Amino acid sequence: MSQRVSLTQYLVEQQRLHGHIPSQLRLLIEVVARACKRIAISVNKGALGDVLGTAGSENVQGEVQKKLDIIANEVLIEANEWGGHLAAMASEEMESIHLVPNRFPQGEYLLMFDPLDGSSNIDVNVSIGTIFSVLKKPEGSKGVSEDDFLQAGSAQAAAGYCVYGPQTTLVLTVGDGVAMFTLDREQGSWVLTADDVKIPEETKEFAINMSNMRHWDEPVKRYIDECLAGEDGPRGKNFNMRWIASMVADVHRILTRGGVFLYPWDKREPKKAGKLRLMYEANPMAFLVEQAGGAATNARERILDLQPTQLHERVSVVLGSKKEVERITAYHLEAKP
Ligand SMILES: O=P(O)(O)OC[C@H]1O[C@](O)(COP(=O)(O)O)[C@@H](O)[C@@H]1O
Ligand SMILES: [Mg+2]
Ligand SMILES: [Mg+2]
Repeated sequence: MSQRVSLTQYLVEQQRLHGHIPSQLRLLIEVVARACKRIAISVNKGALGDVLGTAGSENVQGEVQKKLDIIANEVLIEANEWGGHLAAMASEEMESIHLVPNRFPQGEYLLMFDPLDGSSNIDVNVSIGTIFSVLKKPEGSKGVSEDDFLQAGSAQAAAGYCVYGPQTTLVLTVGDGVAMFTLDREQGSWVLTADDVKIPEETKEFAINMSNMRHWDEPVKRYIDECLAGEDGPRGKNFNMRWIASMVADVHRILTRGGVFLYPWDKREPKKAGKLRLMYEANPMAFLVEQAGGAATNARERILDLQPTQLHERVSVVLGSKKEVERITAYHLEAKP
């Protein structure tokens, strides 16, 4: 049997041999990974742990919070507060940033997370996940403010997600490709199960919520119509469709076997740039997808180049196999240069 490489061994190698990450970042990632293990335990308990259903509250975006949204948020905060590597955290579930209290050691990183992605799938036992993104606190900034978080995705020091599915898998980039780790429940450890993950450039599979079709912008309709036309259409091949409604699970499929994912702007709420959140969903996923050789845009510009203006900013998302993302982006640019 080939030698098993643990998350710690992988990170130490990134730090020591390749000089990619400082030790603070390595330890921070290990704390996040430990928190994900705890969240996985709650997720797996389901009805037995009384973690299903709604919590009777709303988050800052006016969305109904599920019990697991709150549990996952608390686990991540508690685990990271005393880790010593962070200055502050921001979460999809919290209105403003959470400073690491003075009684704990202060670090130089900022952590952002979507504690539980795919909330609508919790109660129906379909894959859900945790998404995270790490930034460095800007040099010379005294204290921490919300502005310190407003950095383009290209500044991310690390990003990843954990998918709670048939297997619990942690997917990570520190800017040197993408690695996947599967949780060995008996040993309680993360084991490297895929390294240097690559998304095929072309695909025959798309992911979009088709029920929104009547609200789509013309270029999105054009792209999907061409896919649906199959062999007889301009693409000359048949496409398959998947929509899990957990971004984590849809992106995991794309990292595993290719495909393209769209959650575009649509006419339902024209003033809203999109449904997904730039800081907690789009940026970390865009970083992972690019590191795996794919592409990610807001249908016009590279997501990682976007300058955020607010913490809970929404964005249109097109990501996955490079050639498909380029095609969809070109359709948008042709329609409205
Ligand atoms: O229900 P819809 O409109 O298809 O939206 C599904 C999308 O919403 C999300 O669930 C949003 O994430 P949250 O569950 O963290 O709010 C994505 O994971 C998913 O891609
Ligand atoms: Mg989400
Ligand atoms: Mg969420």
